[in-house]
Amino acid sequence: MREIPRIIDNGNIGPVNSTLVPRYSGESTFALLPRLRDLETAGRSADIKIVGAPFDTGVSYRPGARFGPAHIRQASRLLRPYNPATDTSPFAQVQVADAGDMALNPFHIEEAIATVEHDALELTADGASLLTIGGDHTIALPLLRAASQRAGQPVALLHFDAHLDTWDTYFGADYTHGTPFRRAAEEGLLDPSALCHVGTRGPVYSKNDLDDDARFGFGIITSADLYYKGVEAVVTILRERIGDKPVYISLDIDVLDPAHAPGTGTPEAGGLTSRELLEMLRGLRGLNILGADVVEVLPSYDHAEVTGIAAAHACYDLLSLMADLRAAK
Ligand SMILES: N=C(N)NCCCC(=O)O
Ligand SMILES: [Zn+2]
Ligand SMILES: [Zn+2]
Repeated sequence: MREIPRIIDNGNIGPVNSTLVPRYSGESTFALLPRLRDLETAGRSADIKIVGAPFDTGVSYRPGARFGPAHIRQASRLLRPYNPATDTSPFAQVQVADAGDMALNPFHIEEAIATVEHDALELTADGASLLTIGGDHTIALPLLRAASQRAGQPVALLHFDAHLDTWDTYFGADYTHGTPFRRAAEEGLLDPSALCHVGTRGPVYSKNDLDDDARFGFGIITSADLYYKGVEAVVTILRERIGDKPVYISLDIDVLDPAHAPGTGTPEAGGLTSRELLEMLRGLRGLNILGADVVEVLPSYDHAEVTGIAAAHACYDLLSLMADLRAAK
């Protein structure tokens, strides 16, 4: 068979050229980007790596996020190399590659968490930036451990989610998808002066949940705040809060309204549109982004790839921010 033609721009090996090869055929890597393994075999490395974390042992309601990485990759086949919203070509600015999936033990949460931390550190040992596609939100804890270790300091956090995820325990378990940011705060991974949830909504267990959350230092822009203030005003607030601190972005796809992301584990009514989310992400240009994740995508509850497409586009705009930052350095 003939060699698959890729787009090579600015010396970087990009996606399969989908004007020459049907984009629905062949291996499913994120945005049809090259595999990290193949780049490394050719003696090259990547500036930004995308890795899957297929894991959903930490969920409290619908299971299925273990199939999220494959679904996001499949939905990302239609992405194109130039991003008009930011006037950037992320896959030409820097080398981006798909590192495949971590091998996470579904029967042992602590072991899976340790593997995520280990693999994230290994993938970033050469200075690369990491975008992780989940997987349930449990994985944000080891990803934050790795990010703050790399940064050598507690990190700022922008957390897009319907939920706080600063709850304490479920069934006595410390490590679940509802508890990663409480554990991260307890472990000293977070800079309490630069933390914000965005898109929060829906009932919680008690008013105390909000008091605990504020005690860890989190600010909250609820979904209703965004509706009343608008994207631009919210972006200004977020930029002021984060400043130039190294920031990790954790994006639970349930931040979107179930109309925009039905395929998720703990859906809540009254959420963001995908347009609002993408516009907010674009407003974060220039922030010192250490790494990011997009989690909680469940193909079994998705329809017509609605959630997969939203997640793939959120990943694309996160990659655009990360690539632009690295290219400017
Ligand atoms: N991280 C996500 N998606 N959800 C957390 C919800 C935890 C709960 O069942 O209360
Ligand atoms: Zn959530
Ligand atoms: Zn979450």
